[in-house]
Amino acid sequence: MLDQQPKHSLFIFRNHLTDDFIESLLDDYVYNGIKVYLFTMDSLKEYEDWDEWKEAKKRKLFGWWKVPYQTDYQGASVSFIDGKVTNQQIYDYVCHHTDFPSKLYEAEHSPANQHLIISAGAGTGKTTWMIERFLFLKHMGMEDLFFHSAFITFTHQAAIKIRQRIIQRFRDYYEVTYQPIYLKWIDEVKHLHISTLSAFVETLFEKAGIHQPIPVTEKLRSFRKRKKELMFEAIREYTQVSPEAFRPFTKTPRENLVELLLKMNELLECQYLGSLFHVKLHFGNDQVGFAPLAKFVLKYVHQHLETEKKELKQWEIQDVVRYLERMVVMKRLKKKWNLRYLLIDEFQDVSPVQVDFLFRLQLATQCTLTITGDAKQSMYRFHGTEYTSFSALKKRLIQQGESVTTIHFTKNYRNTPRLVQQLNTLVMKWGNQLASFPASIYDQLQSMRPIGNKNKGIVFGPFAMGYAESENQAFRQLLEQLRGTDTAILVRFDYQIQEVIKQCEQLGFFCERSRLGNFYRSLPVREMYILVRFLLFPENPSFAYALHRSSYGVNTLSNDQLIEQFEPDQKVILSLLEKQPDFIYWRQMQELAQRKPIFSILRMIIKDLSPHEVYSQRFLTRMKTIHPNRDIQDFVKEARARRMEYQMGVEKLFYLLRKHFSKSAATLYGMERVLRKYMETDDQEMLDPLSTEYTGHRFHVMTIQQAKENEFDHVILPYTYDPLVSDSRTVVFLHKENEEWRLNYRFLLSSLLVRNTYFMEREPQEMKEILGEEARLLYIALTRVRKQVFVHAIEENKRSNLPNTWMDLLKMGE
Ligand SMILES: Nc1ncnc2c1ncn2[C@@H]1O[C@H](COP(=O)(O)OP(=O)(O)OP(=O)(O)O)[C@@H](O)[C@H]1O
Repeated sequence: MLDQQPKHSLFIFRNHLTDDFIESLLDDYVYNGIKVYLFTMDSLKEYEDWDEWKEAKKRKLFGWWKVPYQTDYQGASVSFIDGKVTNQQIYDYVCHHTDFPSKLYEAEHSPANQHLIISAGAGTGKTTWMIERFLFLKHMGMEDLFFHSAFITFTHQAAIKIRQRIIQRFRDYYEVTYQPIYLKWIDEVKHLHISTLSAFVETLFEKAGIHQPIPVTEKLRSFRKRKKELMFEAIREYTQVSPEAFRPFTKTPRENLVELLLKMNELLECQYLGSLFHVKLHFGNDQVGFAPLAKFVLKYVHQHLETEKKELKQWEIQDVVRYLERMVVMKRLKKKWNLRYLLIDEFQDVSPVQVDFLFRLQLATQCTLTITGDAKQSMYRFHGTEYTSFSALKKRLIQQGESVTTIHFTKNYRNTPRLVQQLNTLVMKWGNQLASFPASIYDQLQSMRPIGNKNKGIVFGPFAMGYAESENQAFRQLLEQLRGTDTAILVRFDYQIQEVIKQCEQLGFFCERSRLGNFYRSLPVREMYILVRFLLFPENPSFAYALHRSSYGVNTLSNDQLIEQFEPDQKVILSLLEKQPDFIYWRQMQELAQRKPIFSILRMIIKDLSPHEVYSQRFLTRMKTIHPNRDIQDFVKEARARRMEYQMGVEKLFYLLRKHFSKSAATLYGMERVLRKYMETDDQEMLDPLSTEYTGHRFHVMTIQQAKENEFDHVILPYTYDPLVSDSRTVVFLHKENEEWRLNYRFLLSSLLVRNTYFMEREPQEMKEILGEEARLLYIALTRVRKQVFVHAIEENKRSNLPNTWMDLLKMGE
């Protein structure tokens, strides 16, 4: 039908449609994996209901638009192959008169070797577009694209999602075309590097390494625990070498000092400044002499760590970056990995040193960069991120003679028209009034979602817990109204997650929280630990009582009974436990544990006692007692979910323990030690989430950072009155002055506000930065929602002049 066969897409304008034409569109193109965009002035009614059309549209391989009649184009018939627009007039006409996403189309079909920066607001389809762009490159014939490309995003979870989405797209193609090539591509996706920037750096290191065959995982460490230990050690030494200087801190818990110093150290590490700090880093002065203490400790940690790393032949990620940045290494890397495409999502969260690294990498490998992000969503300032990362990279590429195209998408596919309208007003005001909220005319978005009158965008109301009874009631009603829908409660700080979960449960509603890294602190692990300790120390009354109260025990004794009969030698606990119905069973188990393999004993106990059942039943009974008048439907669902989670937790723990003891004998003693160690230190392991069949009744609860890669039908923001700028918040940041770094800090020491000289100089500027940062976080929260966002608001009499709460920021939109 056409002189040249498209490889990826066909944009076709036809005045008059015939059945033959339509069939050939499907047979010749869509069923061969070509995306077709059809525009016509003819009627589409008789085709739109065809199942084949609907299916191809659902799989994003076919789209059609009715264009208003225009005499000039009556006999016109044009086709644009793989994005090459050969009739600008008709192209402009159809784009103007339809909702065709022309910007996305043009960007997707840009020349394969063009560096692209897509800088656009939330919900404009950047991540979705990046995947389509990748499909374009693949269809255009880069056979080994998977081996020569890397996708970078900000979190491990986001990387997993991108891989799933690419596979899903190939699956879509396969479902429409039945061509085996898509199955082959699905299989090949495993070769595509998709990861966070740190994991990408590790891979580069492995590829460029001269130190092989040592696996990179054994060479790279975070030394997190070791740094903490070294800090305690350094403080101890400081108290001896400078006891006078330490005097102001003698009453401060060492843990607090270490926490603050770890924060400072992390900042330096984010700038990869570790090895340079004694040359270029200044600490200023303060009224209590914290500066010399900080300098001493950080230097001590750094020096000791350097020596230890050399001895152990181990590296930290920042050492690797410095190593890789050397041109000679980069060149060797290029020989080992011909990296041709580097695609980076969420670029606003890339720090200046990382920008520098990526620039050098591009220079050495000559790879083509595709970058997407939104400066208004930059949220890791405490990691040294600047919202200026786009312009910094672009400037350096241009200076190097590279050509870079920047594109702004302005159509929003996520939020309702009402919400987009409200956001446009807020963004404009924040852009005008807050120095570090980067907004431009491209941030005035247009919602592509249908106008519905039910969905109101931002809704203000007394939706919060634990305040006045009227608020509790409004909050309860809201939860009741949103029960079973896709709703997230978003908070600013980690500790607020626990608060929300607790308060929702008091009202009889349940939450699904992010599971990242909390496996070893979950109930099945804690209770297994209690069981192991009990078996190991049979005569210890505290362990016996803890077991009795756990899901393994009969829980017939109460704390009150214990207090009543309390005696200091604790023997009374054992004698009370002896009278409980499961006493003989536990004696037998303790005795067996001395003789039999520990895994088989634990398995036997679980089989005998079904702790998951016990836990779930006790939970249900408690809920029914606390809320006697409530419909128990949700309680039953929650009990079922908890039973499943408990069971999965036990199975996972068995798997991990078996893995741990695969090369050594498992003893009770060894198991107690291993469990204790992991419970104290592991913050990586997570329990796999349950399917929505189990958790559909739960509300999601998470911080805004955790919510970044998600979207929900509804969002609740219960904390909107916390002061953004307050003395109780520790502030630590770095800034550069004449090529030298300065550490700025402010924190509360007992009731004394400690500020160093640099901080005082920059305080006004810093307060503006904080406001900008908070507005950016709030922007992310508001844009995670498809329909409505419920914001805690109360009647206020007086308003402050300067914005200092999220509510103040929100009121700027009125
Ligand atoms: N061309 C499109 N047509 C219809 N819906 C789209 C299109 N592109 C994206 N979407 C939908 O819009 C929503 C937002 O898309 P996406 O997450 O890619 O946006 P984003 O710009 O990366 O968002 P953010 O910056 O907030 O992370 C998703 O639900 C996605 O499925």
